[in-house]
Amino acid sequence: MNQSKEQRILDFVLQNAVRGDPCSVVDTIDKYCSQKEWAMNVGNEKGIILDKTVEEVNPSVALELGTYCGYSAVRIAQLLKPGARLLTVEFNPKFAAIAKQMIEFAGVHDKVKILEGPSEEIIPQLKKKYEVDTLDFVFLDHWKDRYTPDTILIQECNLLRKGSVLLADNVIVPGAPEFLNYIRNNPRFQCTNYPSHLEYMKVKDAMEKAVFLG
Ligand SMILES: CCc1ncnc2c1ncn2[C@@H]1O[C@H](/C=C/CNC(=O)c2cc(-c3ccc(F)cc3)cc(O)c2O)[C@@H](O)[C@H]1O
Ligand SMILES: [Mg+2]
Repeated sequence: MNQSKEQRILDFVLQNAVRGDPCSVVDTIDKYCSQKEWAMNVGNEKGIILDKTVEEVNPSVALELGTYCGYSAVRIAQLLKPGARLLTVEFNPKFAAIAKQMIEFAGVHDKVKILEGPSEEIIPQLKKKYEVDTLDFVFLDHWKDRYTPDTILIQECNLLRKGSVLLADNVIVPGAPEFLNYIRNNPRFQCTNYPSHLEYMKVKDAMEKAVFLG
């Protein structure tokens, strides 16, 4: 049975990266996806914006929507302080299995928990089932038409506190126009746009940061 692209990415990491070294895992995925097969990882250019935002927030509890192969989960996890944790949501079991192996190989599995299922089911479970009080940081990188409904759901579930930071990937390509309209016109959020480029391409993209004002 022929392999999936995601399996090929994982195999390339297992054969070429250094076990227990998150940086080498991230760099190896970028090498494969820039030279062999494009894939929708946030990539290194936007990854640096992600890194800086995570370092600035220094979250105790972070949520990622859309794990995919685990690239950004590894990037975020390696920046977390001791005792901090990342909850990452993925509804495709094949991708969740790939990401689990990627995260374990990188040696950050003690900081990351993959929650398998659709975000609209998982988000309402965060407080009771996953013992979350509030989220310090949320990285949105799943289906782009889900950014707005999930941001509304996160607020309805009382998961944000004054200063919580949302960071959304791909607000130019593929684009999240409805989300930009929602978040930029919502007085409870202070927004900042970070122009960048689509991962592994010269195409313009951007990330949007939104700070919850309480
Ligand atoms: C039900 C809610 C829900 N709950 C739980 N998991 C969910 C979910 N909805 C989605 N997932 C998982 O998240 C990942 C999807 C991510 C979606 N990302 C892009 O589409 C994207 C595209 C481009 C691009 C493609 C082609 C181009 F030409 C240009 C750009 C670039 C990018 O950076 C991109 O992020 C997958 O693992 C899904 O299984
Ligand atoms: Mg993306």
